[in-house]
Amino acid sequence: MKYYAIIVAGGSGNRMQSTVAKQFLLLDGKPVLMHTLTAFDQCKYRPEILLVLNIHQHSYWEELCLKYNFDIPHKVVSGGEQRFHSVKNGLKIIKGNGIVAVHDAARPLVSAALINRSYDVAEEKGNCVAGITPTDSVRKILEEGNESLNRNELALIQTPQTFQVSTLRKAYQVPFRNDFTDDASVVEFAGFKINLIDGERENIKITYPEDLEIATIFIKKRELS
Ligand SMILES: Nc1ccn([C@@H]2O[C@H](COP(=O)(O)OP(=O)(O)OP(=O)(O)O)[C@@H](O)[C@H]2O)c(=O)n1
Ligand SMILES: C[C@](O)(CO)[C@H](O)COP(=O)(O)O
Repeated sequence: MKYYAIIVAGGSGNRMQSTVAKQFLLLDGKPVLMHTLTAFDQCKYRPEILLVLNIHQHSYWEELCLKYNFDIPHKVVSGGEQRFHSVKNGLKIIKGNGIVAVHDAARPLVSAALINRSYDVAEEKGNCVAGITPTDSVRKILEEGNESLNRNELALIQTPQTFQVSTLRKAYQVPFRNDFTDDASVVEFAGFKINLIDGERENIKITYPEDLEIATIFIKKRELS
């Protein structure tokens, strides 16, 4: 079986409000993106890594790789307008079949254990998506007012989201829709049932400036353990 990882790093990180895109910001002394690629390189499946980057950032990434002596093998692919298009561009590079994990570059704290589990379950069941139970109470906003939801019936979805290549390829043939917020929503729209696996509370998506501070605390904690 052949294993792939599409690492999507083609976003501009508007919510981070930083002049440098968040995937290049330093986390514990090296760019966020290098932590993410290292996690995939350290998993037992040693997937072929396809890194999706905005075309205007390819040469900057090359400079960073030289500066940080980063030598994990990977192919750089051009990003698209939305995350959907970036995943699609990564997928185009995969010619045969196999298992493909799609992962946000902005989730650098994913563990090798979670990555391994996602490949295991996707190989057995066709797909799987990492999720965690909300710890806050949740309310649905209605046209008039709002109402509480049972949080035990909800999951907060993370990446990796891992699929048979043929499934993901088929699903990504549809035109983009605004309600495609992740790969699971695209695959579900194509008629497939999605399998959930337990995600990790530390597998945060770096979105706002404080997330980088939280990620730094988690990394320091790992270094001490
Ligand atoms: N056109 C895009 C948009 C997003 N992404 C990637 O998808 C992941 C999740 O997206 P998000 O956290 O929303 O990143 P940004 O789009 O960069 O952030 P923002 O929405 O704040 O601008 C990130 O790793 C991001 O780089 C991508 O590859 N291509
Ligand atoms: C893919 C994702 O990380 C799953 O939680 C999420 O949907 C990305 O959303 P964003 O608005 O593009 O950050």
